[in-house]
Amino acid sequence: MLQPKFHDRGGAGGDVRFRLGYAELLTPHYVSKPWGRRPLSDDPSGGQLIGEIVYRVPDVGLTIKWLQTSKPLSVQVHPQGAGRKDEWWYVVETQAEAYIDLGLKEPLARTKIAEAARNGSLPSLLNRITPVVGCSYFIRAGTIHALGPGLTVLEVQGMSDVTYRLFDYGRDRALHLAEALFEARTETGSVEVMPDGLASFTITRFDVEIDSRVTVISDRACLAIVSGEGIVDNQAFAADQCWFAHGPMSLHAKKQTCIILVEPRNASQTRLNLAGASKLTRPSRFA
Ligand SMILES: O=P(O)(O)OC[C@H]1O[C@](O)(CO)[C@@H](O)[C@@H]1O
Repeated sequence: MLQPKFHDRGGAGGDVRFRLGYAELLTPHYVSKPWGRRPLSDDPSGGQLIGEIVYRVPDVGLTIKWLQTSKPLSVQVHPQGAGRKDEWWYVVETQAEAYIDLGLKEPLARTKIAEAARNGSLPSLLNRITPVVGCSYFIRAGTIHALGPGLTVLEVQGMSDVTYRLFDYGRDRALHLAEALFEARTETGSVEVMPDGLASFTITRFDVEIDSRVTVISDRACLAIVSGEGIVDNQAFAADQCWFAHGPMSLHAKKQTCIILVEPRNASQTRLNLAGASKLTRPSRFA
């Protein structure tokens, strides 16, 4: 269990105790995937392709994943009903071959989607996007989608992790055609960054200048460190880490730092010092 820290303020007034926040470095779980890549720094997998570095944070009802791809993921759907799973992606890194398939180009009957899943033409029926570093995308439950190769993406979702595969490029993994067809949205939709009020979480991106400080006072949040390094709650942080944060706490960037702050929608979302917060972006051609 996570416990609050109490600090002795001391001084002339004697034993006055007040509550400060705390930050806790979360433990990553490495998941091998046929579309993964080797971890860049250490290799806890013993040579397997790592596709996902997963942080599950039940205290906040969130799951955060770093996805690293060398091949396309399955063409898939997440449930809209029980076990609903909306996803939000932040593009961290792209290689030349990178793309994202997101939603249908044209409205399509379920029988046509099934036929395309069976004959392998489904990817050609999807809206293909060239992702740009720093852009973000919201994948509404039920949207047919697949991440392409050459990508590092920070993914945020709730605790549900249900995926139904429609097509898997001939790989030897289970498909879930019936469930996927039942859950799939058959209409087209616009590319979304973060629709108001729909997701169970909110996102704020902070770009903290070198040698500056911000105070995080969200009472329950995750901090995903996209780049940079510094000190949070008197502990060193570095890129690619994920922290649980129970504010208030100060964060000092020792290098230019980019942080994605994820909060459950029902949390108290008072944050101090938002000077470094940036708007979430997407390619202008989808504006
Ligand atoms: O079935 P695949 O191809 O392994 O993909 C599953 C992964 O895709 C994602 O839904 C991303 O779209 C991840 O959350 C999930 O772990």
